[in-house]
Order: sequence, then C-alpha cells, then structure tokens
Amino acid sequence: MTVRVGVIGAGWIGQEHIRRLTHTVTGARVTAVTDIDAARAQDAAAPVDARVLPDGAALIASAEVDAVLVTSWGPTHAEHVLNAIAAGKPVFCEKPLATTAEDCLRIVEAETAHGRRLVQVGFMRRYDTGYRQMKKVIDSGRIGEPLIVHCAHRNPAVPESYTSAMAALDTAVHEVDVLRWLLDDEIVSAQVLTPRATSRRFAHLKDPQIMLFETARGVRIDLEVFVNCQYGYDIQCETVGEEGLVRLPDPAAVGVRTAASHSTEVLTDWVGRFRDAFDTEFREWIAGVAAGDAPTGPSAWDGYAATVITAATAEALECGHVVATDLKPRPAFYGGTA
Ligand SMILES: NC(=O)c1ccc[n+]([C@@H]2O[C@H](COP(=O)([O-])OP(=O)(O)OC[C@H]3O[C@@H](n4cnc5c(N)ncnc54)[C@H](O)[C@@H]3O)[C@@H](O)[C@H]2O)c1
Ligand SMILES: O[C@H]1[C@H](O)[C@@H](O)[C@H](O)[C@@H](O)[C@H]1O
Repeated sequence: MTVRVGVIGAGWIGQEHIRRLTHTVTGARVTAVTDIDAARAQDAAAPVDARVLPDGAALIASAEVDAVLVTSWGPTHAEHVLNAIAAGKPVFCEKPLATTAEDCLRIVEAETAHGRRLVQVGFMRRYDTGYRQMKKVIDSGRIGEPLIVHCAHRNPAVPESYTSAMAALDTAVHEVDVLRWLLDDEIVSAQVLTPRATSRRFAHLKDPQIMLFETARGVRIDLEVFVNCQYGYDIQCETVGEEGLVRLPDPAAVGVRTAASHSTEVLTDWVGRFRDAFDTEFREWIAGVAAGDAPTGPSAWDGYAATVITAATAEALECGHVVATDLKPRPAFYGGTA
C-alpha cells in the first residue's frame, strides 16, 4: 500500500520532508499540500504532482489523504492535530506538539477518547544512530546506573527574531525529549545560569545559557545552549554512570593531515547533522501507517512533557530560581500508572 500524505506548511522543514517522502522513503506519496502562503504551497506541490488545497481542514478531510504531516508554525499545530484525530487519521506533527500545556492536554484527551494512538511528534534524535547506540548501552547496564549527563547544543548563529526563551522552547526541547527517552526518567525541575554573554549576538539575547535539570531518580543534567557559537552545528552528550560512561559519537568525517595539523570537518546545520535520523524517523512512521499499526515514536504525552518542561525552563531563565516542572501523572494509555 502507498501511504498518501497531506502536508500542512510548506516552509523550510515542510519542503525537506516533502523531498524525503518523495525520494528517500519508499511506500509514501505526497498527494496534497497547503500553506497560508499559496504561492509557496504551489511551488512545493508542483514538483511532486500534489494537489494544493485551501487550508488544513480541507486537506485533512480529503479522500486523497491517508495520513497528515504538520510542519506549519508551532502555534497552529494543535488545531491541525485535533482535526486529524477527529478524522481518525494518523498525524505526524513537527515539534512542538502545541505551544501551551492546555492545548497539549486537549490533544492527549482527544487521542485517549479515540482509543488508539494516532499522533507522533517529530523528535528525530530518537532515530539518530549514535543516540540509539547510547540507549542500548545504558539499557544494558554496562555503565551502571546513570548519575550525571553533560550536554551541549550549539548552533553557529541565529536570526534577530530568535529570543532568549527560544533557547529552551525551540532548541533545548530536543535534549529534553531525548534525555527523557535515554534515561527512561522524568525531568522534575529546571534552572538556568547565564554566563558572560558572547559579543557575537543580537543585544536582546542571553547567549550562551547553562540549563540544569534534575530527574525523578536524582540524575543531574547540565546542558550548554550556545546558539551563536560561530564555528559549526555541534551536538554533544555524555552520560556518566556508576561503572563507566557513554558518549555520543561525532558524525563520521575524514581526518585530514596536512601542514603539520590534523583536522576533521564540523557540520554547520541541523539538516546535515540529523539527515539520516529524519530519514529513519519517516521510514519507520510510513511503514507503521502502511501496516495499520499505532505509532511507536514520540507520543502526544511526550509532546506534552516537552512543552511543560521547556516552559518551566524559560520561566527559570526569567526568575533565576529552580522551577518545578509539575507534570501531571502519565496516563495508563501512554504507559503510565495514573
Ligand atoms: N525537528 C527539527 O529539528 C525541526 C527543525 C526545524 C523546524 N522544526 C519545526 O517545524 C515547524 C516549521 O518550521 P520551519 O522552520 O519549516 O518554519 P517556516 O516558517 O520555514 O515554515 C512554516 C510554514 O508554515 C506555513 N503556515 C503557518 N501556519 C499555517 C497554517 N495554519 N496552515 C498552513 N500553513 C501554515 C507558513 O506560511 C510557512 O510556509 C516549527 O514548528 C519548527 O519548530 C523542527
Ligand atoms: O528549530 C531548530 C531545530 O530544532 C534545530 O535542531 C535546533 O538546533 C535549533 O536550535 C532550532 O532553532
């Protein structure tokens, strides 16, 4: 069966995923595209022979759409995801699931009432080979109980529209998700320290930031978010356990020795760094939809947790104190005990 996908939002990542679904993933075809910018929708739809539909509601209702991909702006996600659940169609939503805890909970309630998982959230790091290897090592017990995690998330530069709160909401959100999954633990509090600011930033921005998280089992996480680091796109993660440590590998790159130096290239953006992870994420999602299986990737509950934890982190930046995340108990529908 070919899964016919409708795409809502044909911007940067929407276009990336349209290309991916068309040229990389087998068993999928993009049949419909919509964007509030009609010209952009047309430009994205034409090369893949997809139909342009007037809005998200029309796309979700279309008989030519089996599954929905939401890649519009964050504040619009909840409406599209809720419409897809009402239509009983599988929906893949790029992060964030929604921008408020209330909207995330509306999605959780709607999916629970539907009685079967339909929603997957686009946290692609869970599909990265290095993170998957780290998880295997942690789960095997080889490094003993995890105690501390050291992370860095560095972007070369960000535009003027990027705000200090986005360091948590837009950037650290990836670590928040992948660490909850890696450690199989919940983040219970957040704190943010602001070192001396880099001169290579727009004046309104607090950059870099050091985020400190604590999990329910007492693991401490430090995360440097530095979005004007200049030198490249660099993701680091090291988990220290009672009997050893495991470190995320850097992407494979040839070593060059010349003129009395040894160097390897550092990537410059997330598109290249996580290309393989995005490919695997979409291959697995499409295979599941084609087989009629419920999604196994990041759930609406994970989307809710990420939104709540990153909001608490942004609040911690503002107030300078430790902020409790105060997550609701995980419902049984999502593997919890509540
Ligand atoms: N997983 C990742 O690493 C990753 C990377 C980049 C972006 N994202 C997420 O993907 C989403 C899109 O980001 P982007 O960088 O592509 O943004 P973008 O601004 O390039 O594209 C968004 C597009 O959505 C359209 N749009 C907005 N509201 C709409 C609506 N209601 N209906 C139809 N179209 C609508 C806009 O016109 C625009 O073309 C964001 O939520 C972002 O956080 C995820
Ligand atoms: O939306 C992007 C994307 O999620 C990247 O993976 C992250 O490194 C950036 O900081 C963020 O702005």
